[in-house]
Amino acid sequence: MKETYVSVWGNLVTVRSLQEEKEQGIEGKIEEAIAPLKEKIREIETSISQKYPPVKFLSEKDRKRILITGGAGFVGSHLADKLMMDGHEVTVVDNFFTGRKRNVEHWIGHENFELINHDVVEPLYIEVDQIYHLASPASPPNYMYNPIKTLKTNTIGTLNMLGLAKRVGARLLLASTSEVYGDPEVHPQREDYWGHVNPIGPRACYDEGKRVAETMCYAYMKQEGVEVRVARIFNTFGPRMHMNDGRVVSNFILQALQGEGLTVYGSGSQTRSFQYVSDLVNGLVVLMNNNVSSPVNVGNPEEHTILEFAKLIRGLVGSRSEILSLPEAQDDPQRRNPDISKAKLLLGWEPVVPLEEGLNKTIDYFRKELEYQANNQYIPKPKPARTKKGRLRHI
Ligand SMILES: O=C(O)[C@H]1O[C@H](OP(=O)(O)OP(=O)(O)OC[C@H]2O[C@@H](n3ccc(=O)[nH]c3=O)[C@H](O)[C@@H]2O)[C@H](O)[C@@H](O)[C@@H]1O
Repeated sequence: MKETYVSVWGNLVTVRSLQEEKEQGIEGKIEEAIAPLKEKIREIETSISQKYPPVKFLSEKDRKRILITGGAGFVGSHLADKLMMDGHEVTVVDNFFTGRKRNVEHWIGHENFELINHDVVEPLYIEVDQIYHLASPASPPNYMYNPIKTLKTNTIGTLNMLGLAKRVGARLLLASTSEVYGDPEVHPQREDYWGHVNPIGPRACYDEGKRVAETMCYAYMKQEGVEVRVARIFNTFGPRMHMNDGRVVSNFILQALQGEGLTVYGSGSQTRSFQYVSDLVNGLVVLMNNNVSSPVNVGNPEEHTILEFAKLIRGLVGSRSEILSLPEAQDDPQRRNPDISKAKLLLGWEPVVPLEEGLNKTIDYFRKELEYQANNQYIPKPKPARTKKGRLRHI
């Protein structure tokens, strides 16, 4: 009897160990089969973490939660790049009227980055430490396209962002503009000049919109103690400008690259002072983190006539385009040049990128964009301005 038990027990042990061996064998085989898959996943994970530009590590104490309205636009996306690379948590809000996902796609999926499709005309409830309020079309044909919407964005949109700043105790920087000086009677423009704006002209939706946005900032500062910064931004150019947004830099580069005539509005003797986008972005960040709450001009004081500018771009592109004279744009400011002594003195900021260097980078970007667009069967055309009546002439 005892022997029988022993032999049954022995058989059971053998069956179990055979079973265990079998299971181990299966596990081993499964392990072997999924090893290449695991390797693939590791590769994908590494390639994903390497796809982002390098980001600094900031401790919890130094890392800020930053909102950029209009952050998928030309300036906003460069600002997002800087703040991300500096190690902050960045939330971009854009309604994609003039902003484009392509401008920030390189950050999508990064743990410090968030993109929200939202129009600032509607309230927004999030927790942030700083707000860069850039949302608004900036190119004249774009802001004149729907003047009521431009007004709503700059008024209701700014009220909403100031309300948010008040609620969460954030500091707000308003992207104001040299256009608050209108067609200036004082030259160059200092921050204490009150401006010369036509309140019912075609540019008023933007000029007056930004002027009242500034007024709102100081009302919230005085009445509610909100910390505000106001940057009066002068003409800015660089990669990621919309090729056909109608501004002079994009129009002239596109026309020169396509061998079309460069469209100078009016005599071409009107002046502008152009800054490269990286200088602007550095200026905005310095201003945000400084204690100057009154408005500050952020621009490059090197002034050129538009005709000089057309010739310069044509030369840099190496194009044989002719220069055309079109009727003057309505209410076009005749001279624009920032006095930046305040920024130099109080912020220690001034632009450093030479005009030609910035233009060459922008021309390279446009060349690549044209190739990209051609592959997509789309040929961009410069957007015309609203001009006075008159005939086209060749200069
Ligand atoms: O580029 C910018 O950063 C600024 O552009 C605009 O200001 P504006 O100076 O009128 O800009 P443009 O449309 O680029 O025009 C500059 C000058 O070039 C002229 N222009 C423009 C386009 C063109 O094809 N040909 C041409 O002669 C315009 O009449 C104007 O005298 C906006 O008002 C600002 O908010 C914005 O910040």
